[in-house]
Amino acid sequence: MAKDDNLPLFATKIAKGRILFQFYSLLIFVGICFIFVYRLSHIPAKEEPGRWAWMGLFFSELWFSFYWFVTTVVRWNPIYRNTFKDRLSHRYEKALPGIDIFVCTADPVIEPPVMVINTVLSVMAYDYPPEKLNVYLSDDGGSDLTFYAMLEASRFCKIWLPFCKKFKVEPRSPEAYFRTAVEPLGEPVMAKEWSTVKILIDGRESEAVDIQGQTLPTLVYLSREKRPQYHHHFKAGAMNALIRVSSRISNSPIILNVDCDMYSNNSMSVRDALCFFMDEEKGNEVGFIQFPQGFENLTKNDVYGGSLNVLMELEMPGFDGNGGPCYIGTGCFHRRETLSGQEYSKIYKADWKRWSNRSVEDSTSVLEETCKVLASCSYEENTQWGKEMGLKYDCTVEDVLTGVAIQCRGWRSIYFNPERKGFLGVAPTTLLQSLVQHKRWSEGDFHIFASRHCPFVLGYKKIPLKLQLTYCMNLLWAANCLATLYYVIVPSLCLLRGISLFPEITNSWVLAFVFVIIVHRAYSLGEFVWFGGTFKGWWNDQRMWLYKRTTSYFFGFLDYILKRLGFTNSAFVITTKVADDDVSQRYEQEVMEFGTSSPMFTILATLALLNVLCFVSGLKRVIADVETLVWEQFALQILLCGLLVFINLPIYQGLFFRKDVASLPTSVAYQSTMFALLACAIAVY
Ligand SMILES: O=c1ccn([C@@H]2O[C@H](COP(=O)(O)OP(=O)(O)O[C@H]3O[C@H](CO)[C@@H](O)[C@H](O)[C@H]3O)[C@@H](O)[C@H]2O)c(=O)[nH]1
Ligand SMILES: [Mn+2]
Repeated sequence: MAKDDNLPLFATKIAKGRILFQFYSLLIFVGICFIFVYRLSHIPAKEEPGRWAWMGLFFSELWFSFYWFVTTVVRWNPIYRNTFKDRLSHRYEKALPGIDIFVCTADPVIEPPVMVINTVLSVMAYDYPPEKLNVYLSDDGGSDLTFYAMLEASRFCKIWLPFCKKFKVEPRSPEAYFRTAVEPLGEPVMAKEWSTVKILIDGRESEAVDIQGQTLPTLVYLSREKRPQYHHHFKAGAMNALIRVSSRISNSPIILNVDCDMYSNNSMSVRDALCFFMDEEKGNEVGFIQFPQGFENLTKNDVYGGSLNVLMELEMPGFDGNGGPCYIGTGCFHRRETLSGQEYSKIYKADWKRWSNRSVEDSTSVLEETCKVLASCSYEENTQWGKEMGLKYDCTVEDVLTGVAIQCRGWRSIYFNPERKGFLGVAPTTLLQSLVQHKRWSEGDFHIFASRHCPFVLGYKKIPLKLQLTYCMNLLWAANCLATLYYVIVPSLCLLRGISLFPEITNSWVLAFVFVIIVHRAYSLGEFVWFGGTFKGWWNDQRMWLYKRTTSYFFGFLDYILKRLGFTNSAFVITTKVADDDVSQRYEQEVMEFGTSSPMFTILATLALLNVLCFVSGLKRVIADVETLVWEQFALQILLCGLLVFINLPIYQGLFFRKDVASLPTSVAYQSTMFALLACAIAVY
């Protein structure tokens, strides 16, 4: 026993095959240098046409190269973790700390109560001493339905938890059961006066036991007060109310936070997380442990690129290797002090024993009463909540922002990606949902970059430079829109007009371009397939890459600017988590879902039409002048334009060939045709 006591609770491995990656990076770097030498040495003279177009292209390429550099920094040093849970239970089984688990929900229609209680039940069923588990549901929708469902869950868990433990079932979300359960009958139980805090199961009471007489986890329903004159700050506001209420009821030193659709898929996750927090040597500096976001509703070729596989399997480990992953809002274990705003200091040492004893002796009803005050809408007036305490406000990615602040206060974060995924959620099932979600993310991320919370500013001398650069990958998503829009519009219009922007196909400079494009894309394909994707999935991902950059990021960028100028207020558009049967069916069949008119679709359709027009006219020009070898001049531009046409095939189908309800509406077709023709007309005069 004595020998085992000195062994660490977790191990860190460095990824293999780094030398190959470094070689690839070197190749691309050299290729990029050649491209710039070409660009700078071949600038069209003042009187030549296309001088400005050329410069723009040069700046776009400069941007892409910078962004490539950032993604290379992210990938430079990925690390992987594993835990030794047997050592943990061997040493600490009797002294395990309490855990408070926060589940957030906001809308009973797009986040059905069935899904919410599945998540709640799955986290109640963790393989952990139940008297140390406390589950809180924050219901921003204040919905009777959700409340009923929670009441039902508080009864059902008495059968469910012993069942899970006896048969060691995984995952522990009883979806199938609740699909068939009937809605509660009778008069509404939920009177308005206890609409704020309700302790459904108090783990301290002797009657709170399951059918086998085992203690149950504490279960609390919270619907914080909301009034129009007070901003409720979306999820960040809900989380902060939960932090306060839980501090009164259970005050556990560790907080797990999950979205209502992210059920626990692995009953060991709490123990995994504790291996990091309780490690004798490195544990004290750990502020939070981020698990990946996994999704249960993905299709084989993932039309909307929702799997985030490369991000979760490679880029987040890269984040970890560069100094610690960002906080991504769900599937994350925090230290209570860290989340509440405390700075890390070298002498800090967690006192698990102190925490593991319950200090609250008040009766349930007294607790509920006092907690209502903590969840009232005016409680935060003139306090540091949302600024230096709790999750930060006024940003649509409160999670990333809060994570940056925590790291800058000296805490380390850890990324842990176990073989059996810790959490599974729901990825968007329509194109528009996916684009809107990315708009929220890119806008919030860019907001962080442009604020005083920018990792280069706030993190100056506090977090490593490579971590600051790593953050740029996400924080600069929105900024990608400009270079991308330029690259998909201008070379095509120049083709139409007869201005050549790339070297002739017989010129050896062309090799630099071809080399960089082919090697770069081949690498990305290799990466995608290595992490479990299909070739078609990669192609879909490339399409989504383009669509996000030309719409989500563009609108995210615009909205950020409009907000700065004081014209709009950004809101948190909640991602829908259920779909109608026919929508689901199309999703299963990987048929792209349009169906409504949206400015985003108008942009996508305009770009697609513009490119097809330019492509056709480019081909015509080449065929008309076969003898004069014009095609040599325009080969690369035609190729680029042709690729864009090819990747946009689903748009042409949606515009002209599909007749189902999910095709692109006629209004979008008219608008986009007009815009595309107009752009072409302006280009040729
Ligand atoms: O006023 C609100 C709005 C949202 N939520 C909850 O916040 C969670 C995330 O919302 P969702 O619409 O599912 O957004 P996603 O884009 O899927 O969420 C990702 O991105 C968000 C930041 O943009 C993070 O907060 C999330 O944790 C992260 O999973 C859900 O549980 C919601 O119920 C609230 O509690 N109150
Ligand atoms: Mn979600």
